[in-house]
Amino acid sequence: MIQQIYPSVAHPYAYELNKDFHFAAAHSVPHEEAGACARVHGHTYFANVTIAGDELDSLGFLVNFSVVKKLIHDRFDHTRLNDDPLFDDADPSRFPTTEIVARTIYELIQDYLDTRENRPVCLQVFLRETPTSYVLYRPKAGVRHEG
Ligand SMILES: Nc1nc2c(c(=O)[nH]1)N=C([C@H](O)[C@H](O)COP(=O)(O)OP(=O)(O)OP(=O)(O)O)CN2
Ligand SMILES: [Zn+2]
Repeated sequence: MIQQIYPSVAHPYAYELNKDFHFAAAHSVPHEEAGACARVHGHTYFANVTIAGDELDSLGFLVNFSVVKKLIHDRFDHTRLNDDPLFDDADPSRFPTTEIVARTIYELIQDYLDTRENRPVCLQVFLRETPTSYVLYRPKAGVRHEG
């Protein structure tokens, strides 16, 4: 994670911020075709979040790095993701797969950014689940997430 170069996203903003963090969590993918992943198991997830904007706040921040980390780390670290009400074992669009966890991280962060006067935007979430598997989530251009 530390000092890793992530895929970059093109954008028109003056400032771009990236925050790396990790969290340990258990999960299962509750589907008979998920094989071993249907059993509860754990990962140390590594995330990189890309946030951009044109305006800084009164501290000269786009957004505080530590707030971005806490939003996700404090919610998911040392939890079983399936127990979080953001996920739902009865709804495949809300299973805690790498794709859906990445999208959920985006939604939590963008909901917070929407409360800030300088209105930064989350452009990309990189989420590594295993040493060989990761997902990039980028919101569709022009489609505003409804928090
Ligand atoms: N598209 C997805 N495929 C898989 C997911 C997922 O979230 N999205 N999840 C899993 C399992 O949960 C598993 O934790 C990760 O699988 P995998 O990368 O196969 O793990 P390995 O460490 O065994 O990978 P190797 O490269 O073969 O060592 C499965 N698929
Ligand atoms: Zn897994």
